[in-house]
Amino acid sequence: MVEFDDTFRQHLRELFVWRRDVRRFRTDPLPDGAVERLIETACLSPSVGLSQPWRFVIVDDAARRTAVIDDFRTCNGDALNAYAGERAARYATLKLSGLEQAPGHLAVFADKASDTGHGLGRATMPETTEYSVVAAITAMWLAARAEGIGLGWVSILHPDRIHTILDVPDTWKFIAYLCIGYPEVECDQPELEQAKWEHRRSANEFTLRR
Ligand SMILES: Cc1cc2c(cc1C)N(C[C@H](O)[C@H](O)[C@H](O)COP(=O)(O)O)c1[nH]c(=O)[nH]c(=O)c1N2
Repeated sequence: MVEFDDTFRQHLRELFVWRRDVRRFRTDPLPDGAVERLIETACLSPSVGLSQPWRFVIVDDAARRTAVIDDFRTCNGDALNAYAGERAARYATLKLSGLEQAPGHLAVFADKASDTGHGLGRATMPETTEYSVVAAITAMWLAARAEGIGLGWVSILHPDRIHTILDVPDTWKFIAYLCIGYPEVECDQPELEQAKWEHRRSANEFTLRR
């Protein structure tokens, strides 16, 4: 039996406060096995029916990385064009990926065809497969921060293109492309808040009672 005391709870709260989506990475490499260790932690996450639908692809190949970066540039250009006026000008100033600097690239998929878990919990809500994978990514995000490692989620990508670039099974649904490395700076405020794109709101704005 493990007990968690007030000091631990305080540190855990600090971990949540100081976890960041990181786009600005130092280029020094991660220690050997760091990404594999984060994957092992992610695999402790809850999953619908214990289906463990997460699939991880460590992307080391330079040509594949370049193809992902090219796709990001295309998608980010399209995204910029969808805004107008002052919002477009502000969007243009944002740094929305650390793909070029991050020493680690990790793609995460949900295997929609796996029978692990025997369908439990998924009959009326098949999307719980994807939810399970997101739960694993969140665990990895926090575990990384606890080691001083930053993680940045990139979704400004075409899922079909990522499929082709990484040559993964058709039944895998693309969930996230993660940049992993040491952050240039630590901060307790989201970068999009610093850039005045959006601000964090208080929990009572999102909470109803019925
Ligand atoms: C599903 C999903 C997808 C994305 C993100 C997050 C999540 C959950 N975020 C990061 C997002 O902008 C960030 O989490 C918020 O701005 C809050 O900042 P902190 O994570 O608290 O630092 C993100 N950030 C970014 O720069 N480029 C991106 O493509 C994405 N995509």
